[in-house]
Parts: sequence; C-alpha cells; structure tokens
Amino acid sequence: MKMIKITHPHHLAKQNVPKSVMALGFFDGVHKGHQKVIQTAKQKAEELNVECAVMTFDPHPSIVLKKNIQQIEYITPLQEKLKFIEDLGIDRLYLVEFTESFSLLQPQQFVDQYIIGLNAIHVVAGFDFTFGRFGKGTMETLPFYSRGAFTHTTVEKLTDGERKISSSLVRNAIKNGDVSYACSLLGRPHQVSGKVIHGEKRGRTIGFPTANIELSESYITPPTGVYAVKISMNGKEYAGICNIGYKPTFHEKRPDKPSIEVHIFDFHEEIYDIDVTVKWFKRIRSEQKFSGVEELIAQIKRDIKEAKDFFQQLAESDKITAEKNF
Ligand SMILES: Cc1cc2nc3c(=O)[nH]c(=O)nc-3n(C[C@H](O)[C@H](O)[C@H](O)COP(=O)(O)O)c2cc1C
Ligand SMILES: Nc1ncnc2c1ncn2[C@@H]1O[C@H](COP(=O)(O)OP(=O)(O)OP(=O)(O)O)[C@@H](O)[C@H]1O
Repeated sequence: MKMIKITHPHHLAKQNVPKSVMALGFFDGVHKGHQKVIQTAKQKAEELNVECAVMTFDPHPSIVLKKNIQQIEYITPLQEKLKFIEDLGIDRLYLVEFTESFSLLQPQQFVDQYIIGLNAIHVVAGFDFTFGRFGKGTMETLPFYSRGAFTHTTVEKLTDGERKISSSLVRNAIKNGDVSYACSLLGRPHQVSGKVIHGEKRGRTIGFPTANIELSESYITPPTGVYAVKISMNGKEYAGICNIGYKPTFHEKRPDKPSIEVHIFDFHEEIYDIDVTVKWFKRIRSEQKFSGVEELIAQIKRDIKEAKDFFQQLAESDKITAEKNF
C-alpha cells in the first residue's frame, strides 16, 4: 500500500495521480461497517480496473473542532488503523492531516481539491458520511458537487440488531468492559500494544508472575477487572489472564493509574522491555479487595480455570468453523 501524506493545501497534480476508486472516512477501529465500505471500494476498483484508494484523516476531527479536547483515546491509533486498512488489500492511502484550514473547506472545495483533484473516478462512503465545513456535504448532495467527474456508491447502514455499527458503539462496549461485544463489532478482538516494564515484583511471590505493560499509545482500554487475553511477542501468541486495576488488596492508597498485568499460561521466560500486543477476549470479573493473599490466590486459580475453559471452547468452535468452510 502506497501512503501519501497530505497537509492542506496539497500540491498534487491530477495528471500525476492514478485514477482510483476512493473510500472515505475516519475509520477509527476499522470495524465491520468500515470493512464493508472499504471492501465495496475494492470490488468497484476491480470492476473499473483502477487503483483502490482510501482517504482517511488524522488526528480525530474533534481535536480541531472541539477546543477543549487535547487528546482522545483511539480504538486504533494511527499505525494500527493503517495496518488494518492495508490488510484489506488497498493500493493507496491518502492520509490527510486534519487541520483547522482543512476543516474550513466548503463542500465544493473539498470535492474539487480532494476527490476530483486526486483523480478519483468513483467514491464509496457510508450512508451518513459528511464532508466540508460543518459537515454540510452529504451523500445525497455529492452528485451535485461531483460536476459529473465521478460516480459514487453509498454503502447501506450495517447494523447489529437495531444499532448501527459505529466507532462510538465499539468505544462504549470497550469502556463498559464488554470486550466480547467489541470483538463481534470489530470482527477481531480489540488490541493494545506496549512494553513490558518492571512491576512491584510481588506476582512471582504469590505464584502468579505477571508482565506489567506500559501502553505505547493513547488507546481505549477496558475498565478495571480481570480478562481472558492473548498476548503476542516476537511473532508468537500465548493465552493468559489480565488484571487491570489498582490491586486494592495490597494498596491502601489508590495508585495514580491502574496497572495492566498479564499472567501468561505455562510461560517462564524473562521478558522485560519486550514489545507486546494484548488482545481482549472476555471479561471475567471485577477487581476486588481481598482480606488476605490466600483468598486472592484461590480466586486467581478460579479465574485461570475460567479463562482456559473459554479458550478451549473458542478453539473448538474455530475448528468447527474451519471444517465447515473447507
Ligand atoms: C488474574 C489476576 C487477578 C487479579 N485480581 C486481583 C484482585 O481482584 N484484587 C487485587 O487486589 N489484586 C488482583 N490481582 C493483582 C495481584 O494483586 C498482583 O498480580 C500482584 O500484587 C502482583 O503485582 P506486581 O506485578 O506489581 O508485583 C490480580 C492479578 C491477576 C493476575
Ligand atoms: N455501520 C455502518 N454501515 C455503513 N457504513 C458505515 C458504517 N459505519 C461507518 N460507515 C461509513 O464508514 C466511513 C467511516 O465512518 P466514520 O469513521 O466516519 O464513522 P463511524 O464508524 O460511523 O463512527 P462514529 O460516527 O461513531 O465516529 C464513513 O463513510 C461512514 O459513513
């Protein structure tokens, strides 16, 4: 995938840019709705025998448009978003820096400079995509702005029951700890990446060593509690159990921020400073304050059993699905 970074105003000349079918959107999470939009663009590009392009933006428009927001938590921070888009088999990605001057473009200026000017001959976006100053341009008015230079496909709303699959729905699911639901909306588990740092070194003394993880980006994370997770490092993936929390059993005073610690099953290596990715599969319980270490140990044993049973069932259902598809 060829990536073209653009800061407004751009100086790309139409005749130097290949014709494309262009999918448009912010695409935080690259959830199933986004996948449908991008896959529709890909199909159309094959039909028309031109490149398939995605145009996305960074940072999130709310940082520029709502002055009181300095940083937002992403489902997929930029690098992850680009990787998941690339995995869908796209030829080119226009990454437009979302600046104030860009946000002030009128719908017609946006279409002239960023669609017609980038040689898109067909545009694909969801039914509720908006563009231009105050989001005034819509899919209904797009043909008017197109000046006959391109056609378009509006992708119908993809829903889960009554609810539109959206980045907001995925964010809420993660924030509420419903990581299994987030997984079904994303079509894969939500994941976060970071580095293994030194913890309080108590874990090994109670029989459950844990890798303490410092996140590398501003991710949305699930609330405090215990989760069945998979953790990958150096190209290998392991099952484990994660506690996000303040460890109230050991801390009278709540630490500033919760720690994220993973006990990896059947694993005994030294992994400080290693880069890891954690995938959230299932919430098991809330964090508790136990009256003693023995009680905590007994509970962690039950947590591990529950997580192992879950992964066993998952492996069996994946096997059945794979056999059906064979
Ligand atoms: C699966 C699991 C569940 C946990 N649940 C709790 C809990 O409910 N309450 C609590 O105070 N600590 C809980 N902990 C945190 C332990 O107290 C923690 O792992 C231990 O203090 C080691 O911390 P350290 O890695 O900073 O040394 C849990 C840890 C794991 C791995
Ligand atoms: N469920 C869906 N069905 C069809 N198209 C969708 C769906 N969700 C998003 N899209 C389209 O995908 C593109 C990117 O969507 P965008 O990231 O802007 O918003 P979103 O996923 O709807 O989330 P939110 O509005 O909560 O931020 C847009 O063209 C949008 O219309």
